[in-house]
Amino acid sequence: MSVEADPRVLEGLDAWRALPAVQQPAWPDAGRLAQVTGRLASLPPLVFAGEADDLRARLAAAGRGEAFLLQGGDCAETFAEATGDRIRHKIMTILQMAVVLTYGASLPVIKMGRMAGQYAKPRSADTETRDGVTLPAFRGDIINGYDFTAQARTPDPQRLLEAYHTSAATLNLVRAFTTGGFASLQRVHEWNRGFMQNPAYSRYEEIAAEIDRAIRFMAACGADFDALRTVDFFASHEGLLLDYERPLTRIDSRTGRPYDCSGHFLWIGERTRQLDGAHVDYFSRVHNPLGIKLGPTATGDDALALMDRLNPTAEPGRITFITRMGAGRVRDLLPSLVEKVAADGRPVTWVCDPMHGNGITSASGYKTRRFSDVMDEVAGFFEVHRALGTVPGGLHIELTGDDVTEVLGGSEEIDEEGLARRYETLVDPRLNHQQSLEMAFQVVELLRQH
Ligand SMILES: O=C[C@H](O)[C@H](O)COP(=O)(O)O
Ligand SMILES: C=C(OP(=O)(O)O)C(=O)O
Repeated sequence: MSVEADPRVLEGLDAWRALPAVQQPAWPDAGRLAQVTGRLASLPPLVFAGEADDLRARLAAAGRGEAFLLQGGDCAETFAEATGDRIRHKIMTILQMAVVLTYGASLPVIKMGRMAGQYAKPRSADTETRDGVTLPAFRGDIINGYDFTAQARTPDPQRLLEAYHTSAATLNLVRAFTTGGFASLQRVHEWNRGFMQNPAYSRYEEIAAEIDRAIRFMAACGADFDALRTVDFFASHEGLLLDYERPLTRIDSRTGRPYDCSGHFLWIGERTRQLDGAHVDYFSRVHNPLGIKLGPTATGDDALALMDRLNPTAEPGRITFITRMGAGRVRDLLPSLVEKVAADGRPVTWVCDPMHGNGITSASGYKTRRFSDVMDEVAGFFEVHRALGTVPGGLHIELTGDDVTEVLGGSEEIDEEGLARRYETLVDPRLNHQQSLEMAFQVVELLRQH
């Protein structure tokens, strides 16, 4: 029997429309938008509420130090790059990192993609000017096109449907890869052995050899590798574009509660976490586990007020605070924030995003980050939590499975000139496949130091 939603709950789902909603596009044709959102509301949900509940329980475990979250994927997914190869490479990268981290942390790793919906981007400026011509900024494939023409940059509601269908196709392949044998532990281990053949990574040989021995030990003990052929993989994106999130919100027939079924986990960005804003209101009304980005201006009181609004019943796993302070500031700014939340006592999961506080522009004009800064913020995050006796619960990374050159450094030493070789991101720079694996090995080193 299915449980009906309380009519007041349904009405509340549109309360955000009366509130300030930042970072939303100016749609030129309200009639067309209404047609598209009506169509979206009639399409099947992309995920099932029960999966979101399962994830919430796992995130609660990460908050207690009984699991570790690895959340990674593109800064901005694009329709053009939703190809079999690109998706496979990304999944491989996340699974390879997860095996290394599982060994290093001796904890189950929750695998989550910034995937199958990461199509909307908040921007610093509403417009972009080139050679005296000013057009709307690119806000992600779900809103407008990247080409610098008036036509491409005009927000087009049709893109919401394309985002839905591309997310569905991506999720379909992700589910196939992660349940069909492709992700088996032994296979992933073989890929990692391939990575270690590069002499640039000889520093990690000892850890790699230990993992190898552990797997051989498991085999000798008769471990059921068939049971390790499948992994659970969750989809997440920034809950930014409310005209997409609202029509994909569905009432869970088991409980009568609304879930945003565009992904398992949605996060509220640094630019949209205003307490009286549309995003906080909207996400307070759906029952998915939620992330909240906290940047350098966030105070302990801000964090507590966000918890009051978004998790009044103190449900474990509901709130993941994703801190992104910057390498130079994490050791100064994070302690007071964490202390205040810890003193409050309500459960939260702390995750480090070492990407968004470490952006720089290269002399040649590329938006980039230094691998060393990224790793330094991760180190600072672990140090702060260890010092306070709180739990570092995971990592949130912008990465790709391809061999791009967008972040400076790493053992392959991408330098300023090297950036031009394969700089493909449309917004922010991502770790490439090698840098991502290197990060996983370095995190194991950090875990050992603690
Ligand atoms: O991914 C994060 C933001 O969308 C991005 O950093 C904004 O970039 P901008 O400052 O170029 O607009
Ligand atoms: C925009 C993002 O981050 P933040 O909100 O932390 O700036 C992001 O993760 O894509």
